[in-house]
Amino acid sequence: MPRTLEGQITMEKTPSYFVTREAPARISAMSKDTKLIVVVRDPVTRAISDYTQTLSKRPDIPTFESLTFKNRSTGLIDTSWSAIQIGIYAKHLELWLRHFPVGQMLFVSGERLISDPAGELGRVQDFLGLKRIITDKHFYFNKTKGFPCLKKAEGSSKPHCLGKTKGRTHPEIDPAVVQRLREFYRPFNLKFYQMTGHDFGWDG
Ligand SMILES: Nc1ncnc2c1ncn2[C@@H]1O[C@H](COP(=O)(O)OS(=O)(=O)O)[C@@H](OP(=O)(O)O)[C@H]1O
Repeated sequence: MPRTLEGQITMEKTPSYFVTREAPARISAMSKDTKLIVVVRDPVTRAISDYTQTLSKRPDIPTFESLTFKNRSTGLIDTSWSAIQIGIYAKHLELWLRHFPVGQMLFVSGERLISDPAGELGRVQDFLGLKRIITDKHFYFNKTKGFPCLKKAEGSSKPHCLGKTKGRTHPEIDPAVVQRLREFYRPFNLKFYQMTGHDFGWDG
C-alpha cells in the first residue's frame, strides 16, 4: 500500500479478500484501523453470476445444475465449489470478526447498488467520513445496458457505463435447483443478517 498523508484516504479493492482466510490477520497487522467495505448480493444470484463469468471464458464447462450438487438425487450441495462456497457470507464474516469490530465494516447491498446507486454510495461516503459529493444527479438509467451509468466519467464529459463483463445475461437455471439453493443459503443468510444487523431481503 502506498504511504497515506494526513487528509488522504488510500483504497484497495480485491474481490477475493473477503473469502481469503489469511486476509483478516494480514490487514489487521498492517493497520488495525482499516475500514472494510464488503459488497454482497443474494448468494444464489451471486453463484449464477460467478458461473456465467467462468462460462464466458470456458464454454465447455458442465452445467450449473450439475456443478451445484455432490449428489443430485439426495439434493446434497457441493459446498467445495467456489461459486457456492463464496456465498456462505456468515462463515467468512466470522473470521473477520476475530480481527475487526463489526462497526469497522460496511456491508453494501449489491441489489441496492443497482436500484439506488446514489443511496448506497451515500452510505459509503458517510462510512468513510466524506461529504456526500456523489448524489443522484451523477447517475442515469441506461436502458440498453439495463443498469445505472455515470452521466459523466471522471475527467470526461461523456456518459460512462461499466464494461461488457459487468451485467451479463445469466443462463436459465432449473427452478428446482434455484429453490434448493435458496433453502441451503437461508440459515446462513439469517445468521449474516443477525451479525451485520441488516436484513438484505434475500429471503422474502
Ligand atoms: N451499474 C452497474 N452496471 C453493471 N453492472 C453492475 C452495476 N451495478 C452493479 N452491477 C453488478 O456488478 C456485477 C459484476 O461485478 P463483480 O462483482 O463480478 O465484479 S468483480 O469481478 O468482483 O470485480 C454484475 O453482475 P452480473 O449481472 O452477474 O454480471 C452486475 O449485476
